[in-house]
Formats: sequence, C-alpha cells, structure tokens
Amino acid sequence: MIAVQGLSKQFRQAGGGWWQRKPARVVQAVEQLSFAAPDGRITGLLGPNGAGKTTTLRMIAGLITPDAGSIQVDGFDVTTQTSAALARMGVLSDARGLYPRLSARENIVYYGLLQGMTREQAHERAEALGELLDMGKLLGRRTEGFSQGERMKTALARALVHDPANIILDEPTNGLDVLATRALRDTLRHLRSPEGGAKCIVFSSHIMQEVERLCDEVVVVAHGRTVAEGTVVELLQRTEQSDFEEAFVQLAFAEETKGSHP
Ligand SMILES: Nc1ncnc2c1ncn2[C@@H]1O[C@H](COP(=O)(O)OP(=O)(O)OP(=O)(O)O)[C@@H](O)[C@H]1O
Repeated sequence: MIAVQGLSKQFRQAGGGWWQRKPARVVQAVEQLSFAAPDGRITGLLGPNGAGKTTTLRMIAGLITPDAGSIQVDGFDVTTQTSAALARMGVLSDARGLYPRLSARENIVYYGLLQGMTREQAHERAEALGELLDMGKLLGRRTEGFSQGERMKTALARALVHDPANIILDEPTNGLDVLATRALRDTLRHLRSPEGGAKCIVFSSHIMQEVERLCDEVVVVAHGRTVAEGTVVELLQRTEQSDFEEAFVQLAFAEETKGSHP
C-alpha cells in the first residue's frame, strides 16, 4: 500500500551567463499531490507531458527528496525510514539501465544480492522470473544489444527479484510493440491477483487506452496536482462522458479549455 500526501517538488534551472541575460527559472513540477494506491490493485497515474508523473514516481522510489509532503510504503516513511520502505518496493524506471557485459540472469542475480538475498535464493528467483516473463534463452545472453522488449523484461525481472509487495513502473510500455505490451499487461494482472501476491502496482502513462484497459484506479495528474481520482467508470460518470479520452481531456485540461471557448 502506498499513500502519498501533499507532495511538492520544485526544480531550479540555472539561468544563462550574464551575456545571455537569462534569469534562473523555478519549475513547480509537483504541487500538493495526494493519492492512495491499495494492495491488489493497479493504480495508474495519468497525465499529459510534463504533468509531474515521473517526478512523483522518483520521489516515491526515494531517488529524489520532496520539498514537502509524505510518502508511506506499507506504513514506512520513504524520507525517514528509507531502507525499510525501499525493501518493500520494486522500481522499473524509464532508464532501464542494465549492465551490458552481464547476462540477463547475472543482472537479476546481482540485484538480488544487493537486496540481501543469498546467491542460491537469487538464482532460484531469476529462474522463476525468467519463466513468468517468458524469457527463455534470454536469461543466459549478455544484455548488450537487447531489443527494447528484452531490456524491459530483464529490468522488470530485476525489479521483482526480492518479491516486493509494491511495484512502481514509469511509462513501462514505452517503445514496446503490441505483443510485448500485451505480455507486460498480462504479467501486471497476474501480479495484482491473489495468486500473484496481490501486489500494489503504480504506473505512469499518458496513453489513455492503456490506463483504461489495465487500471483499477486512476489518478489524473495535471500541473503537478491530482485533479481527479477514481475508477474509469467513476471518472466517466463524473464528466458525463462515454469516451475515456474525452473524460481525460475534460479533467486534465479543464483550465485550458475553459479559456478557449467564448
Ligand atoms: N531535473 C529537473 N530539472 C528541471 N526541471 C525538471 C527536472 N525534472 C523534471 N522537471 C520539470 O518538471 C516538470 C514535470 O516533469 P515530469 O518529468 O515529472 O513530467 P511527466 O508527467 O513525467 O512528463 P512526461 O509524460 O513528458 O514524461 C516538467 O516541466 C519538467 O520539465
């Protein structure tokens, strides 16, 4: 279970040199953002480009420190009880950085060791995840030259190696073809189910169809804030729309569209 309350983050962009006369700029990436992601549910952060989704996930994953607000993971505060909170989380970031000279199996096992697993446990888990994610011969191959889909599978197996109860994914289908996207969707549905461990899954996307198909709960983010939260059906009812894209545009761009019609 992940609970985010009043989260805020500003970035300060340095200005140009004195000859460019460009002042430093402050970007309010996330502002008073709150939501709760329960266990056994897939929660989607849906928002337009620049809405603050990645910044939010990076704060949840303990990669950057919030200016204000709190993040609890299974009751552990990410800022003050960082290692306990991080041990309960598996993170698939947009970077998918893998060690190119190591095989997929070695990449996964290495992360298992970093998580405090024995070599034997980590190897067993790599085999089980290889099966779950249908990695076949990929496990033994060096990751150098892997396709996007192969990289994603390896990075996901690595994120799941310690069997975390909470899974964070930033734009997980970026660059994946239709079959790889479907396979990922099936895996996430399995992980959400009681047989798969009833995980708490949070992912970010700006693709409406993906969120509509997969998410139990949707958090619509715009300008760094939560503008709506609920199931797809609830958001459709609230906006009196039958098309989710229309509902999303209405919710996420309310301020912009207000001004554009006379
Ligand atoms: N390190 C940084 N320095 C300066 N500004 C940043 C930094 N990281 C993010 N921002 C700014 O914060 C805002 C939110 O960015 P963020 O990446 O969180 O959005 P996003 O919702 O994930 O967008 P996208 O869907 O395009 O990936 C943007 O205006 C972005 O330019």
